[in-house]
Amino acid sequence: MGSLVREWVGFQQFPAATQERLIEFFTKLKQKDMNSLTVVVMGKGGVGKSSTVNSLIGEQVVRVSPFQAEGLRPVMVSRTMGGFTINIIDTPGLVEAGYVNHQALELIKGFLVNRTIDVLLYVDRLDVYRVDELDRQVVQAITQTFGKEIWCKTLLVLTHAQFSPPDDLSYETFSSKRSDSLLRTIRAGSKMGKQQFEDSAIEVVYAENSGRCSKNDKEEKALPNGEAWIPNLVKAITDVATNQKKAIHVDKKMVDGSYSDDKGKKLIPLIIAAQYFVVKMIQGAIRSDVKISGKPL
Ligand SMILES: Nc1nc2c(ncn2[C@@H]2O[C@H](COP(=O)(O)OP(=O)(O)OP(=O)(O)O)[C@@H](O)[C@H]2O)c(=O)[nH]1
Ligand SMILES: [Mg+2]
Repeated sequence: MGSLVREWVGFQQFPAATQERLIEFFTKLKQKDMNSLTVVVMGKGGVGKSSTVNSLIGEQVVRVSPFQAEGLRPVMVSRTMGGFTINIIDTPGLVEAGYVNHQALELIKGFLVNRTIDVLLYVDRLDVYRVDELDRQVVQAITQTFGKEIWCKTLLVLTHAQFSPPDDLSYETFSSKRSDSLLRTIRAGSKMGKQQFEDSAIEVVYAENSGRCSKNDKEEKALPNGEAWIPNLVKAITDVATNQKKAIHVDKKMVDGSYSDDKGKKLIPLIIAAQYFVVKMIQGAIRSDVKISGKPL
């Protein structure tokens, strides 16, 4: 399951301005004794997960397809440069054909066991108007598998960021409405309390993976506001990796039973004890009833 760590050839393909900023972020990580980083990419099918991995690595490392992918397994891509290693794990879509793909989640869990997730990129599309019950269910499935804490290590990545909203909406209004509704869904699906959710402060970052993405004056792929999105995304990844919250270590226990089930299991002895006392009380009541009814009137 391991993946070969290769020299990061794609890095040289980035424009000089992007390279400079990425080196700055990786130096910051190394100063904090983080010589490697593991980023996991999850989300529904076809939202642009694999394309985002290719954009970040600067090479065509994982397969991108406009059509539904069948039975794909997670793939880890590792690249090293100047003593720093980045591992990016691309995963199969968690929603396909209108259902949460639990089989995909099982494969992801198995793949991640004994690994530590420094950052989760939860990917969706910017150019979609609604969130629905399935969005909530997919967040719930991730929470049940990896625990609520995963959301403190998450960035919400919105692809197709060069999209033009309908006439009556500005880009800023549309993107903030879209990100707000997705963040609300994450809060609902993860069952985080208001405070806990605010503490997790999930940042939203935009990505445009299309080859037709426009460029700024430094030749970097840019968002409609002119900002280079790849350095923005790497900066956000660095911030999440170094925030105060612990990285998510996926252990066997997490894989064997979902988080919520595990918490339920801890209650079993208490439930049995409570049942024992209730039965004893009922037995006692019956005995005293029998005694009373046995007495002559
Ligand atoms: N215009 C545009 N197209 C994109 C973008 N990201 C992905 N696409 C296209 O959307 C389609 C699906 O992209 P993928 O990267 O394969 O999506 P995925 O989430 O990995 O899909 P699965 O692995 O099947 O779940 C492909 O045709 C991509 O070219 C984007 O930011 N902008
Ligand atoms: Mg993919």
